[in-house]
Amino acid sequence: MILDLDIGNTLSKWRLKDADSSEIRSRGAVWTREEWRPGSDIPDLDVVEAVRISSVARQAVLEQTVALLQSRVSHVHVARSVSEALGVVNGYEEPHRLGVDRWLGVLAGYQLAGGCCAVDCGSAITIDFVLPGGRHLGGYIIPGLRLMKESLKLGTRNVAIDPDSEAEELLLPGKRTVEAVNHGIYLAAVSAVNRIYAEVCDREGIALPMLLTGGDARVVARGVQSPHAVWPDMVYGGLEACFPLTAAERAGRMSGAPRVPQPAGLEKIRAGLAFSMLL
Ligand SMILES: Nc1ncnc2c1ncn2[C@@H]1O[C@H](COP(=O)(O)OP(=O)(O)O)[C@@H](O)[C@H]1O
Ligand SMILES: CC(C)(COP(=O)(O)O)[C@@H](O)C(=O)NCCC(=O)O
Ligand SMILES: [K+]
Repeated sequence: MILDLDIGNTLSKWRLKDADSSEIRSRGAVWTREEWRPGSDIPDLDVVEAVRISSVARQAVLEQTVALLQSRVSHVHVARSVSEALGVVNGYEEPHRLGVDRWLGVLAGYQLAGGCCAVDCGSAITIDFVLPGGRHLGGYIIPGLRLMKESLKLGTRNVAIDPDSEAEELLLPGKRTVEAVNHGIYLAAVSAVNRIYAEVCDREGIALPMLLTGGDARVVARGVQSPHAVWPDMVYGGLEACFPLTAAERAGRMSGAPRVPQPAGLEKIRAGLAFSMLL
């Protein structure tokens, strides 16, 4: 079995993948913290032959995790942001400072779709762009839904946005504090994603497919105007592409990859941008 780990600022996600069949056998998530307890937090390591890790948590968390895993598993691969990989050139001045979850998302998106806009809706919402040909432009970071809500300190922190709410409902003026906050931050997040996408496509003169991942991807996607696809395993896709271990991975296939969305025409994106600037 292959154990894939995606350690975010809020949640540490894991999945177990069968090395022979390439099937996902199980998955889970625990709050990100200093210590892992095999057996309760992560699966029994006896069945694991290789581990692949993406971590944006504090260095100490990664060190602890790697030390624990290396004592039990023979192959431990830790992803790092580098200046160039798999045909993509990192757009950061200091490539290693790009969050590795963003880098893996961009690599997976590029492998699947070629040029694309990769949106990761977690503790932060990150919006990255890579052009056909592989030039990563860099990206944008805004607070995620939960962070925005917590920063207001209005006592609404434990009332999450219902992920099944309809986007239109979430855009209405709130009539209670919790509703005003939820609808406000939702509109802030989706407006930013829509605007940033249109601005960059306009500037670069190309309509790019948009791919979304992260804990809040589904609800954010409902407010996104352009054609898009949600890919919950996008960061894992980057791990598969960087450290291919199964036959399917070596052939370039990534688990759970969606169909590439056909972007709207550039003229339509530009018209939407011009309209939003008139408002
Ligand atoms: N079951 C859940 N537990 C915690 N957060 C969740 C859950 N479902 C959705 N979320 C949302 O997803 C976010 C975490 O998403 P994730 O992509 O895992 O973030 P990160 O990678 O930053 O840890 C939370 O901030 C919250 O808004
Ligand atoms: C921007 C992030 C905090 C997003 O992390 P997440 O929301 O997935 O936990 C992470 O990618 C990070 O720590 N990046 C380093 C700074 C940068 O990318 O510029
Ligand atoms: K994120």
